[in-house]
Amino acid sequence: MHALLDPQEMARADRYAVETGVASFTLMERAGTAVADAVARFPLPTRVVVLCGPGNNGGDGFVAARVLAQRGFRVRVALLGEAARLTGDAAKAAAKWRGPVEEPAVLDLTEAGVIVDALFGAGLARDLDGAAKALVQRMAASGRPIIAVDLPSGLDGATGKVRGAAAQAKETVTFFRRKPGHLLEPGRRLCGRVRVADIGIPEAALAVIRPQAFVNMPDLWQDAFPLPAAMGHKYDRGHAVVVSGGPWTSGAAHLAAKGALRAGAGLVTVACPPAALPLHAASYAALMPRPVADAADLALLLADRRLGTVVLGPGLGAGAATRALIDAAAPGRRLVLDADALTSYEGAPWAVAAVAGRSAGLIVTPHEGEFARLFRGDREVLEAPSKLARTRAAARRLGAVVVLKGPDTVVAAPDGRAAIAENAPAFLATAGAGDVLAGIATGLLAQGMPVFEAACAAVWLHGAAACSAGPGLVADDLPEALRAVYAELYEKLGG
Ligand SMILES: NC(=O)C1=CN([C@@H]2O[C@H](COP(=O)(O)OP(=O)(O)OC[C@H]3O[C@@H](n4cnc5c(N)ncnc54)[C@H](OP(=O)(O)O)[C@@H]3O)[C@@H](O)[C@H]2O)[C@@H](O)CC1
Ligand SMILES: [K+]
Repeated sequence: MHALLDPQEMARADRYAVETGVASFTLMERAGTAVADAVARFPLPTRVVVLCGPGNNGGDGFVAARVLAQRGFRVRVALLGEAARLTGDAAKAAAKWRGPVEEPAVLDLTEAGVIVDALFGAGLARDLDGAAKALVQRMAASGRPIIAVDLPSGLDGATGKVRGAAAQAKETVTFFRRKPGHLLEPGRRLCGRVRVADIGIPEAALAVIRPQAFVNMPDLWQDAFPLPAAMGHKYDRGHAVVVSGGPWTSGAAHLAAKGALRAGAGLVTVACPPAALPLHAASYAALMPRPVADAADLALLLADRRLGTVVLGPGLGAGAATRALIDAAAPGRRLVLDADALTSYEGAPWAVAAVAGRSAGLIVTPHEGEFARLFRGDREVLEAPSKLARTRAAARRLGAVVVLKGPDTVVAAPDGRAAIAENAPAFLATAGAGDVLAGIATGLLAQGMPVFEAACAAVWLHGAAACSAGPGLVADDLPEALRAVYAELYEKLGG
């Protein structure tokens, strides 16, 4: 699994390495050498400028400068702050640099072939201001390619947010494992290409740290992924119900239903107002439309306990009628709530928590707007320091798995596990795509996949389907594109 380490966890990994016999200066030597390697791979890095900061990030910069000079590069080094104030490994690295250490102000950064940004990394403790901010802004304005050490300086590794200023890097070299800030926007864009260098921290450090945040990749959930059994029956693959709005908004439920079917649900029933029956009947022949005029009708339909998974929200309309449908569906069932279902609980997350409590497992899939509406007035959730922290706080508050959508979709469980997606192409932001995502999650839940894993898998599959469909994508393409993604996944997982 691809763990993500926040700065405290990374510091723990560092300590673990030292406790198990790796000298801390050796870690710095390897980190700086990995940065030098990245510079050397760059096309024609004739003149290298290394900008060093006052801590160990700067220490890595001094090592990189020395290694590059030894390899014949022309290197100039500038230090933000006074050399006399460097301490520990950074002071040692600076002492081993034999060339001049210049004032940043004297360097014309526009003449650099490559700039190594070694000003601040994991130790960024507050917003940049004064000389530090001005230097980062000069670096950004130089237009020269930048290789960032650990993180673009000014980018917060835990949150992905810019503190004061940060310069767009072409490449970022980080160590041991990526940090949340490498995946969360705007951090992801600012980092450019991210390389992870092995600096000799033992993998066993992860067993001690027990990280709870991961990159959303198949290795996170593939063990729980429901591969079809050779002798399987459609009833083994679950029966999902999609609750639809009336004829004019039935398209959203239709997309969710297709997503659920393509995701592998054995049967999918569309519960819809009678007027929408012909529309659903005329779509996929595999869908089973059933007339459901209100919550009482839905309760009757769901009296058949095999209909164990229900998605509500797409095209339903927000308000009391939708809340009544959710109340009818919730007891003992696995639920996905999206779109209008969430807006029906504006400012009342406790009511969603109550639904979660009655259900056998709940996934909610808000985008940022729906999230802000649902948690209106809940400062602890809305003002948590990062998208990762907000999603985790929301999951705790609701007692449900929360999927906070966007280019960097975060999935979080109430127990703190979280995953950040990195496979969504920009063109996935299109009308109806969210309905398909809710449907895929429903299809996976119907097959008995555990709730957190189902949500993570749905997000990854959705992104992979979009990549497979390619630019020009409309939401209708996504369920179809899932076939190619499944073919590859089954092949990989031996299905
Ligand atoms: N962990 C590991 O395994 C390994 C880590 N390694 C490397 O160490 C880096 C972390 O080093 P680090 O902890 O020394 O922090 P770093 O980023 O250099 O910054 C601290 C300095 O900046 C200052 N400062 C902070 N904010 C500021 C602001 N807004 N404006 C102005 N100043 C500010 C702060 O000053 P203070 O807050 O004390 O006043 C302090 O002087 C990590 O990113 C990686 O590159 C590798 O060597 C390999 C192994
Ligand atoms: K940096």
